[in-house]
Amino acid sequence: MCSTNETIAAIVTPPGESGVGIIRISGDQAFSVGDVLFRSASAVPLAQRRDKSVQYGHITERNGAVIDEVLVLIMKGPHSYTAEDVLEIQCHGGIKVIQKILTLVLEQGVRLARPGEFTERAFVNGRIDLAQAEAVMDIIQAKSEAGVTRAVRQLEGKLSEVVNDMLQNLTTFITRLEVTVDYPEEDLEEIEVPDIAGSLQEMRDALENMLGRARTGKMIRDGITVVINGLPNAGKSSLLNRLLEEDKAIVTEVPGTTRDVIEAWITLSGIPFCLVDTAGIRKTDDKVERIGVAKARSYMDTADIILLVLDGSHRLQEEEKALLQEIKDKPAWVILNKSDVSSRMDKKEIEAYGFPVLSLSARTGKGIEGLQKALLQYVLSSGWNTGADVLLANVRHIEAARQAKAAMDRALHTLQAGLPIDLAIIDIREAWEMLGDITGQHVRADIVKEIFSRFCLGK
Ligand SMILES: Nc1nc2c(c(=O)[nH]1)N(C=O)[C@@H](CNc1ccc(C(=O)N[C@@H](CCC(=O)O)C(=O)O)cc1)CN2
Ligand SMILES: Nc1nc2c(ncn2[C@@H]2O[C@H](COP(=O)(O)OP(=O)(O)OP(=O)(O)O)[C@@H](O)[C@H]2O)c(=O)[nH]1
Ligand SMILES: [Mg+2]
Repeated sequence: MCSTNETIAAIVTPPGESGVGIIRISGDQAFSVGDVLFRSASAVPLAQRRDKSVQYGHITERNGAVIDEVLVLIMKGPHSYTAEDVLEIQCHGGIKVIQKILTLVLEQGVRLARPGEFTERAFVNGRIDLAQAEAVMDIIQAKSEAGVTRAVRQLEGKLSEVVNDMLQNLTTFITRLEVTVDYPEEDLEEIEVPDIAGSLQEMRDALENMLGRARTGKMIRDGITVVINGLPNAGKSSLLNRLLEEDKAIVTEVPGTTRDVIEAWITLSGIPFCLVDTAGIRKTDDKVERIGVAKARSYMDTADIILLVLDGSHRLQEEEKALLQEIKDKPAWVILNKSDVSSRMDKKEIEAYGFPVLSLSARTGKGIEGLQKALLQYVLSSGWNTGADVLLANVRHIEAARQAKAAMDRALHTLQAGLPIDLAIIDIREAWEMLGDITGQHVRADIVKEIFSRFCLGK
């Protein structure tokens, strides 16, 4: 395997004040760089100290000046996170101390790591596959406990096991089918084809089952995006604050208060929802507000659910009718807000648009439980099924699985219709390639780069 093994380093703890800050160094020079900067009671070089041991000492400058009292963690390759020599310096969690130590490390000819580069090395060095590497980021970004559990399973290799089994089966099918092509006089075809078709059908059904539960996986991983839209002053920000149980967004009686997009996470029964409050939609000459309105519109397209908030204390206005028309084909619910004051809205007129309608008061909280229940119900009724161990959740994996299934379907058709076996082999190869993309066995280098570039700094 080609590995330049340039030694890299980065701060792996978040910027800001913390109890402890960690600088990670990975590569051939990790320990020798440590020997230059780290002073302890023992004179034994770090490379000769015990693997996975923690050592007490000080980081010092060349002139001997002490920078900080630290612990260092020694992890010898290949048994480390990156599968290379890794030295972690654990110092006090002040940003200036951490940066100073990083600077000293970099002065030793070490390069600053790119985002995701440590995990990329774990992948390139074969310690984990691509699905496992992606799981690391899923754990970091998880929005709920269920999200962590799912991602940890993927990190443990549960998805990879399923994929690898399928890959192995497909390889066997290809070999067996090739033999029937190579020795047509042996009549192997009559024995092999029905058997392979049966197994292929099973595998294809298993994939279909996984794809059926992928929606759940995606909801657990990414949450459900609920975009709050409506005219100015309808009470959108009040609704956000109420669901969040926190005064996050500014609420005033001035129409056009919210201009930017405000996102906040909540969990209901362990399911993560991303709430998005937006600017009230209206025609305006205000430059800033106009951008906000455009953003509010564009977020409608990213929503799993749109909550169209109407001020129930008024009659339905023309602008509201226009909005109702605008979202006609989108997954939207109408919220009749301000139910604490007398309602002048004709509920029937709104129901005629075909959306579910909920009355509530964002100000008093009355009816908010009904909305929370409806949100949960939406999730449960859209095929919520955590079931087995393996939940596809990542769009890249879902797309690969879908294409693999389609290729298997084509191969099955060929086999069952008695068409030339060569054609089936081509499709089985394609299924094999698609599934291999999930674990990254033969995924293109630029795609790998792209995946890791989305990781956070220090991971
Ligand atoms: N301080 C610290 N904490 C951390 C990490 C880290 O890198 N440093 N991790 C990540 O950022 C996570 C732990 N992940 C790790 C994964 C594999 C190995 C590792 O050394 N694996 C070897 C040996 C395993 C063994 O001793 O049995 C291997 O797989 O060969 C270490 C950490 C979470 N906590
Ligand atoms: N009576 C009553 N007033 C409410 C209710 N919800 C919001 N309001 C009031 O309506 C006004 C506008 O509320 P906001 O939450 O700022 O409305 P918005 O839709 O975010 O408005 P923009 O950000 O300007 O688009 C404020 O004065 C709120 O106190 C409610 O349930 N009942
Ligand atoms: Mg607002």
